Amino acid sequence: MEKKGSKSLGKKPKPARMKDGTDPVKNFEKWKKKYNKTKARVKSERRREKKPEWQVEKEQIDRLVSRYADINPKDAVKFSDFPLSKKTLLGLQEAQYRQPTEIQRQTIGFALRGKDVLGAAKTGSGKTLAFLIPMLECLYRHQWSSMDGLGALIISPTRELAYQTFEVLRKVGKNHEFSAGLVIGGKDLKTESERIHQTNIVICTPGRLLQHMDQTACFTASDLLMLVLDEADRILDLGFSDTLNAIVENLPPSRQTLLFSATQTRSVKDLARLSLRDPEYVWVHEKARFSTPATLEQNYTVCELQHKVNLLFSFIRSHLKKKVIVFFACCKEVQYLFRASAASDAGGSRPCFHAEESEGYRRAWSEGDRKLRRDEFGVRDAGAIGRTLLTPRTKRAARIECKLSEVVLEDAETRNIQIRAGDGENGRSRRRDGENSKEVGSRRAEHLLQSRSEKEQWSNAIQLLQGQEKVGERGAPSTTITMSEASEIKNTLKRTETSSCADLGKLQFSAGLVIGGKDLKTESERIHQTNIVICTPGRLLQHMDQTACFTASDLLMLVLDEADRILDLGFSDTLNAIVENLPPSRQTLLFSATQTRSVKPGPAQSEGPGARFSTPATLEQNYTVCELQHKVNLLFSFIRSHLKKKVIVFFACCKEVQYLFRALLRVDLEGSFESVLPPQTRRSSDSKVFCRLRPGVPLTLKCVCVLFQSVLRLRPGVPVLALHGKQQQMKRVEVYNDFVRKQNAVLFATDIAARGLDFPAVNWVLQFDCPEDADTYIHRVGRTARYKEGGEALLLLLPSEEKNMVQLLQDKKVPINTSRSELRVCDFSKL
Ligand SMILES: Nc1ncnc2c1ncn2[C@@H]1O[C@H](COP(=O)(O)OP(=O)(O)OP(=O)(O)O)[C@@H](O)[C@H]1O
Repeated sequence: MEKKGSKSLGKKPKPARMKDGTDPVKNFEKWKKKYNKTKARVKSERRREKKPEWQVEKEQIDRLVSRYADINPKDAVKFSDFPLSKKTLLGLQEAQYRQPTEIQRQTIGFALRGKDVLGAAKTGSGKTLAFLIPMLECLYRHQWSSMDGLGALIISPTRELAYQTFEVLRKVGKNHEFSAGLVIGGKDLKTESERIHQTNIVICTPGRLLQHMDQTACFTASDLLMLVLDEADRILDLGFSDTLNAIVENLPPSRQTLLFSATQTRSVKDLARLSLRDPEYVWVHEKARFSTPATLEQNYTVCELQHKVNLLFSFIRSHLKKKVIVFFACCKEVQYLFRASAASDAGGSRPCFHAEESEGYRRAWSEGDRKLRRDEFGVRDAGAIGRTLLTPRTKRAARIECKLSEVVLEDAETRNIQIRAGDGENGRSRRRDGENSKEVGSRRAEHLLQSRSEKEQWSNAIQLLQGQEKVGERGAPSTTITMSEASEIKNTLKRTETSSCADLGKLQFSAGLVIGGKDLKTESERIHQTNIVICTPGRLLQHMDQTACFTASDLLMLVLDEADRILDLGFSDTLNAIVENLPPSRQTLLFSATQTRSVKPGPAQSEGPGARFSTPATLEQNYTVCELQHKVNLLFSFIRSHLKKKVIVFFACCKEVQYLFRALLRVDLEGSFESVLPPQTRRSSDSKVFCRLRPGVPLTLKCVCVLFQSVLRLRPGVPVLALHGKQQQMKRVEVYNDFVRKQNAVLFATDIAARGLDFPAVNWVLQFDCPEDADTYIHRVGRTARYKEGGEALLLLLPSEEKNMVQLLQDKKVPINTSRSELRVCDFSKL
């Protein structure tokens, strides 16, 4: 080498020559021409050789797939250590996900290789990405496009969780070209149907998916590549069982299935249902000492039922600067306590209205309250209450109905206080005459059927609403349903227009015609805001089945026009199904102009007071209710009968609550109150049971009073939100987003928020009611202490619940301690 180099050092370098021996410098123009020619030739050759994009992508995919076998979870420190597509990696990077969590590290490899996976990891450990990443890769690997239809299906137990997963997918998968859709109840079915067959990734709740499978002609899942069950054990449990079985029947067995949950199922039966093939079990924290995050501090405290509300409100007051989730057992509890705590200025100086109440309603009630406050409570109040709650017109309606009148004071959300007034004067006098109540009932009903004109039935309905000062605020659900044969509808409406339209206009009741042959979608959009629904049975049932936001649970009055025809066999099934959805407390009017004497008992209608005033049983009930009137003056008759209905009413706290509370204070709670309890309750020898919030949890009257007192004294000054299944979907999304955004807030929720929802920076989880099982407990407390954050949880137990629950939690490896009692409990009842 040296020799060569040393030789060349001394020599002059030869000038560069072209092939033909010419000097490029001297013949530059010629050289340049030739160079350009060659360059153009090479370029065109390359262009000819260039591969189509799909082929390049295919090669990339092949390269990635060839690396799948070498995936070693232990070596994967960053996401880029996995053989993932550039698009996914970019999405992860943009969403600030750099390092995989343990569950992601361990499952991504298996899932990429096409294995079925059962993944379990503690709450907040990142299971969502653990299935979203392989899912995106799976579709990418198959070069899936919108033409290919459904490729991946993610089933979530709640709409909120589906929504959240969808949002994560949007972030992480935004560089891919797949289409994704959120298919949950409460949205427009028709619009969904038009798009669902072009959607590659569907994130859904089980019910809605099945609805599409049944009803959307062009929707098919026959090419599905991947099925994901998020919160799998919840979806596999009995509540969803039939729906899931039906869904799985429509899916190809060749699909890949991923199941994720913090409390995973190991049931062979469950897995067989999903036809999992040789699944990989990934239990990230199986060997961990505890099944809940180590950063989560957990306590429980035992308290008596009547102290629970005090404790709750004390807790809220001492954590005003924190972000807290409070879990309750049922929607009703959430609704009630939410409204109770929303009465933040309930000390008596200001009306405590909920934000959603209409202005008209607020005005009406604050005026009513001023009037009441001027009076002393006592006998004189009876008149006041009578005037407020039972207007002369309503009284007339009550008399007309003879056996039962139902007077309902509505707050804006139409779920407040019901007063079951006793029968009218006629009923009482007849009873005094010693007549059998059954006879009275049937005779009165028959008389009613014979004598009422259709015009009167309308004015009845409107007067009832008017008497209750129920203003047709936006969003108020149906309060009256009039069912009629289709042929009668036009006439009925015409009558409404001529006889009662002015009333309707003045009172702002909204009325709607719900019959076949009209656009279901438009109807669906409005029906939940319609106060008076005039319908045919079939169409109504269709809405009950399909229109998510439509509920008749607050229905005041059901009118069957041409009752004999509707009750006959042709409509029997439909009517049975409809009646199942109506509250038993409604008032029912049957009218028949032509066949009054042949009105049949009709199909099975719901039991309970007021369900069917023409039947003897119902009449008996009403008499029992009326007995109250013999014992106390009108005021307390009303209040007591009102209190009897508090099972429903107690879950609200507006101006009416204050008003009733004052009345309640005058009642000897321990002593004479038994007389106002419903007869069934008294018979059950449990005289203190006032209502049941849920089976097994009695709410004693005393407790209810304490609760009211708490309501009146509470000034939490903290944003309180409520999330539960009875809310409209829009509201739920709003609450969800609100709570995500807020720095400090209290969310009252049912178990729809227990699973999967990823609220950032929650400090406390308080469980007002004992969870059903340890799994539920684990999911609930998992809303805090998420992904390396800290948090605290408090569980309230009844003495009878303590032993079992603590044992259950210990069996499930939950490190729960007795509270160190750092809570300062205020006794509101003594204030
Ligand atoms: N690799 C990651 N890097 C950083 N943050 C992550 C990562 N994976 C997940 N997270 C974050 O951790 C939080 C919890 O994630 P995720 O909701 O997927 O948990 P989960 O295991 O599904 O919880 P749950 O059992 O309650 O449903 C989210 O805020 C998410 O953004």
